[in-house]
Amino acid sequence: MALKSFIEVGPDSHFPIQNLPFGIFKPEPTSPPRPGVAIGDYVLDLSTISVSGLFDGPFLSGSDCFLQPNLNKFLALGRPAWKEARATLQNLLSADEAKLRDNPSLREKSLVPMSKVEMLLPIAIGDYTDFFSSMHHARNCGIMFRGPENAINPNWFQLPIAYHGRSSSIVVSGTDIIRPRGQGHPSGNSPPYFGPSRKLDFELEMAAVVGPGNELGKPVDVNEAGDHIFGLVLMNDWSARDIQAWEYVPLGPFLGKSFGTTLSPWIVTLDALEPFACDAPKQDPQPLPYLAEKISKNYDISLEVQIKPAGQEDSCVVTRSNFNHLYWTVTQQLAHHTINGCNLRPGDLLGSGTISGPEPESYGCLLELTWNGQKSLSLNGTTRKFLEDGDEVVFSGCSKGDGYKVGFGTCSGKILPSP
Ligand SMILES: O=C(O)/C=C/C(=O)CC(=O)CC(=O)O
Ligand SMILES: [Ca+2]
Ligand SMILES: [Mg+2]
Repeated sequence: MALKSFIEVGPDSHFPIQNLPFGIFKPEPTSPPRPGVAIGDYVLDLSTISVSGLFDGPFLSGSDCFLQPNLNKFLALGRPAWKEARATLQNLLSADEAKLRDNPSLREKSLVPMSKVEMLLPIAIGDYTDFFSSMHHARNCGIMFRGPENAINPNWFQLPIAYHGRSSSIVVSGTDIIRPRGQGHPSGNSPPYFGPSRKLDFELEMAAVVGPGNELGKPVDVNEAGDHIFGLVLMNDWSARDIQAWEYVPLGPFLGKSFGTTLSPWIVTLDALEPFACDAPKQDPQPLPYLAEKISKNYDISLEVQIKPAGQEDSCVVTRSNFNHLYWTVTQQLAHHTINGCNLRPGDLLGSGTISGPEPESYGCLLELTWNGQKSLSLNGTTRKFLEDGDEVVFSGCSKGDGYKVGFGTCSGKILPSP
């Protein structure tokens, strides 16, 4: 018999009892932020469950990790504590368990309708790194920025390329994004362009949330890297292509990226995603031994991007992709990140890179979908080359099980004009 909750959850919900993603929410605008898990159309308040003494396993009883305004303390406890929390919550929410089901006052205190809550960033993010792990994206960007002869540099096949991103401008889904101003390529002998970006884009990504982390000077073995990843979120790495193309030589992305990055509020755990694990693509050439994994895993997560122009009722799907298109795995990314001794800390974020598939309908950003503005995309009667003011970009993602889904909800943001 499939696991079932006493809370009614429809087959299309992203949040059945098989998922139980973690987030941070406020039940009322004035209440302090606290951890919760999503179950159907409700959020279960973990601070209430914790105060009621229901986390009674060896790792969590007596811990104040669910009385915090972010999940960092819980993340630092590591996989045994994460598994214990998941088992405790799956039991508490299951149809056969009376403790919460038959306690109306505890239910009233701990289950809040999702429509009423405000979601916040689930973690305090110390450091954020963005990888470049889709071969299709790397090739397409290479052709556009550097020409077809050297589309993908030989180093790309030997190591997961990345740059250090900016954590201060990471925001939760629903936060507006202000169109950045900056410099673009000069035309002819004139000075560089300066003004609002004319090539504002989204990048369809997911990001891994780091758990315990490692001590400075002590790299994480690639075969143990899975124990350092709590879960995944959806991520939009908003990108100003004109600023990026002019500034990135020779040090890489800077102001074309650092004006905003949006995360979905719910962290779906690797434990919930385990049924959707699949083989990662075969890597050729073979990676060096420190990147060679005994088991090389991806996850089958369908991803979709919609754009809703200002004043329109309906949004329009602009691309469909899948997390399983990535060439480098999250565990290889984490092992590579630490191989020089660099320490990762609880709540650090590792962006996957833009998740483009092989087909043009699966490209993960407008740069690729419109081939740097050479083509237009049609959206219910209007067209786009890059994003316009008022456009709302909505990502969604989920894995499909037998009669249920394990999903991420949405990750959205609306473009406001430059001041
Ligand atoms: O090819 C380039 O020069 C850069 C492409 C990117 O936009 C970098 C990036 O953010 C990584 C990614 O999303 O895959
Ligand atoms: Ca990116
Ligand atoms: Mg960004």
